[in-house]
Formats: sequence, structure tokens, C-alpha cells
Amino acid sequence: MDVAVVRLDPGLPVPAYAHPGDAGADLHTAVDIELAPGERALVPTGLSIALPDGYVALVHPRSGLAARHGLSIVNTPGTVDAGYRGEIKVMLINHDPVEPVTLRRGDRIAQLVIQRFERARFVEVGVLPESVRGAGGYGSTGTGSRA
Ligand SMILES: O=c1ccn([C@H]2C[C@H](O)[C@@H](COP(=O)(O)OP(=O)(O)OP(=O)(O)O)O2)c(=O)[nH]1
Ligand SMILES: [Mg+2]
Repeated sequence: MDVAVVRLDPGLPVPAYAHPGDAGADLHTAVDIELAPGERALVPTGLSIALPDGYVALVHPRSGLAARHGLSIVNTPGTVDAGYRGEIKVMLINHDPVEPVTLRRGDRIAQLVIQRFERARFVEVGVLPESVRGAGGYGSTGTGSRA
């Protein structure tokens, strides 16, 4: 599927998949960043895109940065709507309690996963149909193994 991309910052590459079969195309920071422990920043990627109707781009964290530095995304996954034509930005947060995180312009900071989605018609009813789970949630099945 083709997705139109404008490089607002021509010094940065268009999003790319690292391997065949990868779900996420890497996004780069357009600026140098230093995040103190607990600090967050809205980081520009230098990209804007136009998705076909019925698709969404989700901004996911990268697991390597999360494991090594505690770096994540505040609103993970971020939602880029098909109609959005502005610059894609990433709301990074440093979850490390002690160490700052330093990133340089051009570093890969997040990944964009493009998905189809359904648009629902919300039909109000008085009573919902029954289900096996019912209202159980938030750990209702426990943590141990289940037969
Ligand atoms: O990680 C993100 C999340 C959002 N956006 C852009 C694209 C998206 O289409 C728009 C609005 O995002 P969202 O709906 O999550 O934010 P909102 O707080 O509801 O703002 P709005 O009132 O503009 O919808 O901001 C990004 O660039 N990166
Ligand atoms: Mg919104």
C-alpha cells in the first residue's frame, strides 16, 4: 500500500521497515533531546503523511530503548488519524528513575504501525447481550496457571 509522505525536514529519511515482515516503520527525531528522569517532551519527526480512509497509524515505543533506557511514549500508542496532515510528533518520556536519556537528531525513537480499523455505529440499548466473561476484569482470572 502506498502512503504519501512529505519530508518537512529533508535531512531525515522517510520511515522504513528494518526487516521484511516488520510491523513498525522507524521514526527519527528531528532534534537533539535530553530527558531528565521522569521528564517528557513532544518530539518532532520531520514527517507528515496522508493515510487512505479507513487506516490509522499508531506510534509505538521501541523495545530496545525501553529496555536499555526506560524510554517510552506517554500516550502509547499515539494515534495518527487518516485526516491529519500536520507533523507527526512523539510524546517521549524517560521512565528511568536515575539516568537522563540523550538522543541525537536522526536517532530512531519510535515506530509507526499502520492498521485498518472499523468505524462503529454506536447503537444504544438498555441491556447488553450476555457473555461468558461478563463484567469480570482487572485481574479477575488471577495470575496462576489455569487448568
Ligand atoms: O502520538 C501522536 C498522537 C497524535 N498525533 C497527531 C495526529 C493525530 O491525528 C492528532 C490528534 O491526536 P489525538 O486525537 O490523539 O489527540 P487529541 O488530544 O484528541 O487532539 P484533537 O482534539 O486534535 O483530536 O495529533 C501525533 O502526531 N502523534
Ligand atoms: Mg482526538
